[in-house]
Amino acid sequence: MPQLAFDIGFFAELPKLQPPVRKGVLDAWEKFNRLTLDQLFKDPGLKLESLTKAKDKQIRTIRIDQFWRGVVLAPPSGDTFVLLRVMPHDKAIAWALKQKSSINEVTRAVEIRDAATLDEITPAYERVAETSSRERLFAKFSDGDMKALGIDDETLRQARSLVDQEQLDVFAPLLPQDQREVLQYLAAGCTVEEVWQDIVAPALQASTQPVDTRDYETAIRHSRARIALVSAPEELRDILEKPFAAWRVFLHPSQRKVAYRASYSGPAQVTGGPGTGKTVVALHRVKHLLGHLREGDRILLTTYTNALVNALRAGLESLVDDPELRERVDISTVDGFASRVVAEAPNAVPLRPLMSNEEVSRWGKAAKATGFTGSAQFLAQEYRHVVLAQGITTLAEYEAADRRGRGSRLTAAERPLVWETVERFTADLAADGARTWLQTCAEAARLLEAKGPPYRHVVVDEAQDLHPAQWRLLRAAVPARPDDLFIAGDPHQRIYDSKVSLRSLGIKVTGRSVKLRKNYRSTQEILRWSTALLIGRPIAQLDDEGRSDTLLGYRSALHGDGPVVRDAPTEEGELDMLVDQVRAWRDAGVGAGEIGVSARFNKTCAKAVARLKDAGIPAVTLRAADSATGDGTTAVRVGTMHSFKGLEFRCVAVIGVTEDALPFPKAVTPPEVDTKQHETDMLSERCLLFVACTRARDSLYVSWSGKPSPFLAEAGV
Ligand SMILES: Nc1ncnc2c1ncn2[C@@H]1O[C@H](COP(=O)(O)OP(=O)(O)OP(=O)(O)O)[C@@H](O)[C@H]1O
Repeated sequence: MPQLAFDIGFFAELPKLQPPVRKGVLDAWEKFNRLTLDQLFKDPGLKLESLTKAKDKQIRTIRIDQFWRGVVLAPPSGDTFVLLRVMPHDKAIAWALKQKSSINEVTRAVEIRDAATLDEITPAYERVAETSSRERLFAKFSDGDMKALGIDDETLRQARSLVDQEQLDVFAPLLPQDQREVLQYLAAGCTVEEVWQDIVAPALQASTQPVDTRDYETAIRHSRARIALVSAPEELRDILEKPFAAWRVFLHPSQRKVAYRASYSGPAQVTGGPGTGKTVVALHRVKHLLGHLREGDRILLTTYTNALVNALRAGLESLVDDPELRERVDISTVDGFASRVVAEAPNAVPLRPLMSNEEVSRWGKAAKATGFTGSAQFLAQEYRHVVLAQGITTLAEYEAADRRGRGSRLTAAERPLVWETVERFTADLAADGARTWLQTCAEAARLLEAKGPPYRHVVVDEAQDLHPAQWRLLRAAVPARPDDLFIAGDPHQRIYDSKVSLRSLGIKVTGRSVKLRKNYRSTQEILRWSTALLIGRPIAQLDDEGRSDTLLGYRSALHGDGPVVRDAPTEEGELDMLVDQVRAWRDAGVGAGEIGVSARFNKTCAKAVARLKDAGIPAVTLRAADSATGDGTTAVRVGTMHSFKGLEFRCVAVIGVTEDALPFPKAVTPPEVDTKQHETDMLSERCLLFVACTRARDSLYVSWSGKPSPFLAEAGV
C-alpha cells in the first residue's frame, strides 16, 4: 500500500503554513493511504506530476490546494513517497527542478541536494582555488578518509574546491545534510575518528547486505533522523498541530543512539554545549525506560529549578501520550525530592529551609560564640565544600578530611575549633527549627540508605550544578543496577558553586558517556559570540574534576544576525533602549511571550518590568509567570541570569552587563580568603553570562550603562 512519509525539511517550514494548507497536507496523506499506486498517478486532484526540466525525474510535485504545491520524492520502485517541501506554486516548481536525490553508500540513508546550484557554482570556486596560494580547507584529509565518512564523489569534488569556512557556509545549505555535517565538523577541527564516532557511526544501520543505491524503500527506513513515517491520522494531526516540536519526531542519530540504547550496564552520561538537546535526550530516555518498566517500578526525573520542572512536565506530556505511563514518573527538583523524603519519614519534624543570605550571618554568630576569628564566608564554604561534600559527621572524620580542593590554609591545630563552630552552627539551626537545603539532602540520603531505594531509574538534567550531598541522595534513590542513572549536563553552564567528581562518589560513567555537538537552539552567529566569553578558560568535566571539557566542534546549522551590543550613559537610558529593542522585536512580529529579558540582579529585573509596563508592553517576572498567573505566554518574561538556566526564548535581551554586576564582587571570594575559590567564583560569573546569552534562538541583545563587564572586553566585544 502506498504511503507518504515526511522529510525534516517539510517540518522546518511547517510553522509558516496556515491551517487550511496543513489540512491539505493531511488530505494528501490520506489519499496516499487510500489509493493504489496506479490511482495515485492518475488522480486529477493530486496531480502527482513529473517536471520536464527536472534535475531528477524522481522529484515530482503534488497539489495541496489552489496555490500550494508539495514537492515529493517519488522513487521508481517501492511505494513509499516522501514529502520534501510545501511551498507556493512557483517557488515549489523552481525548487523541485534543482534538487537531486541519492542514497548514501555509507549511511544507507536518502539524501537530497541542490544539484543545479552546486553544479553552477562549483567551477567558479575551483578556478579561484587554483589561483589561490591558500591551503585548501580539507587538504589534510585523504580521499579515503572522506569517503569512509560518507562523502560521495560529487561532494568530494565540491569540498576540494573550498579554501575557507566562509566558502563552506555558502555550500552548506546546498549539500546533502549528513555530508554537510561531516564537512562542518572536520572544518571545525574535529578529527576523522571523532567525526566517525559522533556523527557517522550513530547513523549507521547494521546490515550485512551490500548497499543497493536504487532501493529507496529500504533507504527511507534507514533515514529515521530525517524522514518520519506516520502510521495514523491522529499522529499526523498531532504533529501538524505542534509545529515547533520537531524534537519529538526527529532525533539526530547521536541523540537517538544515546536515548534509545536498549540498556546501559551502569550510569550513563550525555554532555554538550547549550541547546544541543540534552533535555530532549533525557525526555526520550524516560520514554524508552517507560516502555520497559516492570510492575511497580517508578522513574525519578530531576532538574534544578521549578521552572524547569514545569518544562519537563510539559515535554513529557507531549512525548508520552498515555497518562497512566506518565504517572509512573515523578518530576521534581532534587531539593523538592529531598524535602518529600524527609517529610515522609516516620516522626518527621517539619524544619524550615534556611535561605542562603541567612546562612552567612548565622556562621558569624557561631564563630563569635566559639571564638573562631576567621571569616563567616570561610566557614560557610568549608561546611559546603568539605563537611557536607564528604558527608563528615564527627571531629575525627574532619581531622582526617582531604582539603585538596580548597585554596585556604588550615593547620591541623585549627581544625578542632572549626569543627566546634560547625557543631554550634548546626545545633543553633536545629534549635530554631531550620535546616539548609543541603542538610535536607544529606538527611534524605541517610533515610534512603536505611530504607532502600524507591526508584528503578533516575534521570538527571542540569547535572552540572548538583552538590555531592545531592548526588549521594540520587545514588541512594536507585539501586546500583544497569540503567540506574542517566545524567545530562554541561560543565560550561556551571553557575552554582558545586564542582563534583562523580567518580569520587562512586558514579562511574567511563565508556558510557556521549557528547552532543550540534546546537538546535541558537544561530551560529549567537553561538560564536557567546562561546568567546569562555575561550581559554579550562572547564572541569562532569565526571572527572581533573580533566577539562571543551566546546570543540560545537556548532549550529542555523544562521541569522549577530548579537546587538549597546551601551548607555545611565541606567535610565539603558532601560529606554530596552523598550525600543522590545518594540522593534514586536514590530517584526515577535510575540511578547517569545521575548526574555535577563539581568544579574532581581532589582534590575524589577526596574525592567516596570519600565516595559509603563511603555504599554506586557511584562512579568519569571517567578510570577511560574506561579500560574497565565501571563507567561503573553508577556515578556524577565528574570535573573540564574533563573534563565535551561530556558529558551526567540529573542533575548541581557541587560545591566556592567563592571559592578559581572563579576558581582559579593559573589566572588577575595583571593586573600581562598585563591582557588576565587578562581572558581570568577568562572561561575563568566558562565552565568554565557548561560544568559545562550538562551536566545534568533536574536540576542546585550547592554550596559557606564562601564561594561570586563568579560565582554576579554571576549573581544
Ligand atoms: N533533534 C532535534 N530536532 C529539532 N529540535 C531539537 C532537537 N534536539 C533539540 N532540539 C531543540 O533545541 C532546543 C534545545 O534543546 P534542549 O533544551 O534539549 O537543549 P539542552 O542541551 O538541554 O540546552 P541547555 O543546556 O542550554 O539547557 C529546544 O528548542 C529543542 O526542542
